[in-house]
Amino acid sequence: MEETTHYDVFVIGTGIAGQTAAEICVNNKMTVAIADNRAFGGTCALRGCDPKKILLQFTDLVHKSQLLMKHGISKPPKIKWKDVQKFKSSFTDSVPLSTEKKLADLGIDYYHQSPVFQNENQVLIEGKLISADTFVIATGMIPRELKFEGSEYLEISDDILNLKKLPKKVTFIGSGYVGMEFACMLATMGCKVTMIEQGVKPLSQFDDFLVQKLVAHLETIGITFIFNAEVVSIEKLKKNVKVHYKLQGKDQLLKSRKVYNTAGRVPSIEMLNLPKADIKSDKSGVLVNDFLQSTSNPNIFACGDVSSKSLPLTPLSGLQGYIVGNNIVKANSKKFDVPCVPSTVFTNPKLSTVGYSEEEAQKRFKNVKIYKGDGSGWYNAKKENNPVYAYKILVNERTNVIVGAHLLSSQANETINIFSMAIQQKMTVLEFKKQMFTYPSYSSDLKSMLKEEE
Ligand SMILES: Cc1cc2nc3c(=O)[nH]c(=O)nc-3n(C[C@H](O)[C@H](O)[C@H](O)COP(=O)(O)OP(=O)(O)OC[C@H]3O[C@@H](n4cnc5c(N)ncnc54)[C@H](O)[C@@H]3O)c2cc1C
Ligand SMILES: NC(=O)c1ccc[n+]([C@@H]2O[C@H](COP(=O)([O-])OP(=O)(O)OC[C@H]3O[C@@H](n4cnc5c(N)ncnc54)[C@H](O)[C@@H]3O)[C@@H](O)[C@H]2O)c1
Repeated sequence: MEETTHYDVFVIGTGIAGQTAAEICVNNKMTVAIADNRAFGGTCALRGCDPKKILLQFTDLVHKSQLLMKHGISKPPKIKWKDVQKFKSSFTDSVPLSTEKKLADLGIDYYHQSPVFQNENQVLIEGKLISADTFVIATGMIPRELKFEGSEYLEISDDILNLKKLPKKVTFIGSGYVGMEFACMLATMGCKVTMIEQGVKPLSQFDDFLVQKLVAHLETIGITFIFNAEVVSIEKLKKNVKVHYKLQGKDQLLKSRKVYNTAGRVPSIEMLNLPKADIKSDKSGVLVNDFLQSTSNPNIFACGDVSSKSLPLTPLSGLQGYIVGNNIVKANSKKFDVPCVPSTVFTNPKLSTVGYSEEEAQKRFKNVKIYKGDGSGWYNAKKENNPVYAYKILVNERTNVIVGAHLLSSQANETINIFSMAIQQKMTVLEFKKQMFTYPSYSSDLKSMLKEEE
């Protein structure tokens, strides 16, 4: 074994969290190295948000045209999937090399393997023993492994993003963010989709009133939902895959071309040998305090999806990387307070949320005013011939301050940001209504959502 190399900071993971922390440290004259066991660049840029949205913009076009059939559109656009994939790859292909170049230009050393902790301040990587004053764990999440006979035939979201040809019939196991977004994408392109979900509904973190409307709409475009179901095994046929599952105690089966595991994601910590460095973790990830420092080893920080204090969303991972970088440079100078963070499920229509859910608001405030309704009869939805548009806004009745917003519309991913600002600024309904928005726009509808009933 080669002799030990020492760094001030060794970062594990080249996603937004790891890169952000590494950059802050190196810019503050520390010696820094970074490691990744996959192509450099992280989930968002290579296997998540960014490539997904490139594919979705094409299916969005098809969806929009489908709604306007018989109103001037005679045929939805024909999508050449091969070209779509080429376009997507023109974004993703360059990420690993440009990331390596950026890191090298900053003076950061890099390694292409998973490091394995040997003790509290050493890892073994690429056959080298590396020591560091501080380690940053920013390894993100990976798909949860499902354990039943034939689970090796399951595919994951990476495979959907790289589909060469659109399949005619697919099954998803799990209907969370990942499952619902890709199910909607494939169904829009004419694929018959079945969602097998162990729970009683999809997207359990989202508002029930809106989720029910979304499900009802997705059923009309060819998605079948099976709830309270347990997958028992998978059988590989010549071209297809057979899913055996149990529903209300009865054995059922379903044949499709592909079966996707979209049953959630777990922290990527298995390969690191964390106990060797006295790093405590559980199913939420590496256990950290408010400074994002390991609760059991002060030389370790964790940020992004893998930290126990994160929600797996890109903006939060970036923020946590920033906090960790700063806390390494200036000992524990920044605390992580969970911010008001909006989030969107990119289905058609989009489902967005920010602030408290109805249940949380009811627990927190004595009286909650609920502005809830259906906007499908409003001009914006009608001009798109879009049958689904709904909202639920929550207000603390005592102060009249907006505390939660939940939107289902073709523009919800944008308009939710307005409510996000309002909630962060602790705006009252009256103050919100004083704002001027462009017309016609989905933003201009937001004030109508807060109309008092006559
Ligand atoms: C399909 C999909 C769509 C998504 N869409 C959205 C979206 O629209 N909006 C949104 O906000 N979020 C979205 N997310 C979530 C978002 O991608 C993550 O929250 C974000 O990328 C996390 O950043 P991170 O830096 O914490 O981790 P990651 O970006 O996952 O980076 C972790 C890095 O660590 C590496 N690594 C893992 N284990 C090891 C190891 N043992 N040794 C060395 N390296 C290791 C990985 O290869 C990876 O490069 C999506 C996720 C998926 C899967
Ligand atoms: N648009 C976005 O911002 C976006 C998109 C994708 C992912 N993400 C992030 O990634 C995280 C993970 O998303 P996800 O969709 O992988 O997970 P998830 O936790 O959102 O959903 C997983 C679903 O699978 C179900 N499930 C679990 N085990 C099952 C089983 N054995 N059989 C049937 N169903 C089963 C769960 O009940 C749940 O409904 C999200 O929490 C989100 O923060 C965000």
